[in-house]
Amino acid sequence: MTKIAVLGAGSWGTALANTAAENGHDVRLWTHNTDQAEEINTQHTNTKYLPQAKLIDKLMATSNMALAVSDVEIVLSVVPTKAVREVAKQLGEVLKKQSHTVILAHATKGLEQGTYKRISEMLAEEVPALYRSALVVVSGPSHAEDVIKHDLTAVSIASSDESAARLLQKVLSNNTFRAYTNDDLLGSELFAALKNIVAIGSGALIGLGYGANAQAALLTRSLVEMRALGLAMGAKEKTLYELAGIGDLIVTGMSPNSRNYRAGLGLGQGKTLEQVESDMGMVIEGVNTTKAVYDFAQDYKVDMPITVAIYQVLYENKPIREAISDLMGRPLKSED
Ligand SMILES: NC(=O)C1=CN([C@@H]2O[C@H](COP(=O)(O)OP(=O)(O)OC[C@H]3O[C@@H](n4cnc5c(N)ncnc54)[C@H](OP(=O)(O)O)[C@@H]3O)[C@@H](O)[C@H]2O)C=CC1
Ligand SMILES: O=C(CO)COP(=O)(O)O
Repeated sequence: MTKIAVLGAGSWGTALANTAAENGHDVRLWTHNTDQAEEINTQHTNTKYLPQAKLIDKLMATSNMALAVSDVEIVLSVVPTKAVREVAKQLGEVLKKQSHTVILAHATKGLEQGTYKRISEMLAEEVPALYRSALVVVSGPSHAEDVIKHDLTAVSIASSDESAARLLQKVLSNNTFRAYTNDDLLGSELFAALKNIVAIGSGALIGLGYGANAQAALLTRSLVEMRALGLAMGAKEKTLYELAGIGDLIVTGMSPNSRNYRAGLGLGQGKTLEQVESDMGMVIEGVNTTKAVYDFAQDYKVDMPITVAIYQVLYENKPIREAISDLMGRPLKSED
């Protein structure tokens, strides 16, 4: 039995914590909301984020971070990108007082606003090296809504520390949830962030009334952009064709369970970004990531016309049909 703290009781933190608890591990789910901790402990539900789900009775929630992480081997952070640094700071303070070392994992898919740092870079800055033995990322095609229903799911667990990745793999895997390890932390984090941008575009196509041809074209041509930026930034090419790459691109770009896809759908149906964001009530990571990647593409001199088009729709009020028409009207070229 492994002791693990999961930080963040949104849909994904709750689903991952529940999976580890179902697998027989000692799981403490930390939330900054005391009422939510009380609901999880007494009703075994998280109605705000997973309204239909019944959680396993022994899943313990707490709003006390020191209690959550005391004696744990693994801390798995699953808060949205905008909260990562703040939560990691709190974690760093707590670990300093407890003076013990943890495997520090995360399952967040984004880039920090302003600095454009990857999540593991923020974690490494806020949690002193003395208190973490390894950095690990959990990624891959995995909607919380499907995982909580025990729909079949495969994820990737990346780290340069193979034994740490293996421990996470063992803690999370079961008959319906299968984790694979890989050693490309940078690629796994970067592709996880990039696919959210594409999912917004994919939802928008459906919202506008386009079909599967259009979606397949978008996903495939986006893969070319992801490859170009990924290679420029140091990702391994093979990761693009694995669960953290194409796997996640497919599920997020095709599933109505995706928040990014649903945001795009709303935009395609004529809603404003503000309406879409306020209706969602959950994090839509791709909106901020689009801005980061738009800037990255210029810094790294990578041609990313689809990302630019989505940026123009989100940040420059360009009508979506005009953005599509401009994309389709570019000079003809070869695929690569
Ligand atoms: N949902 C999914 O299926 C998947 C999500 N992910 C990724 O996981 C990350 C989290 O997503 P998800 O669970 O969907 O997010 P949700 O929007 O469902 O939940 C976010 C959670 O984080 C909490 N939170 C927000 N700000 C803070 C803060 N400053 N301090 C502490 N807690 C905070 C929220 O609390 P409050 O209710 O108080 O706002 C809420 O519990 C994202 O990066 C997402 O891309 C990855 C794979 C699958
Ligand atoms: O990353 C995800 C599935 O793998 C979740 O994507 P959304 O945040 O778009 O729901």
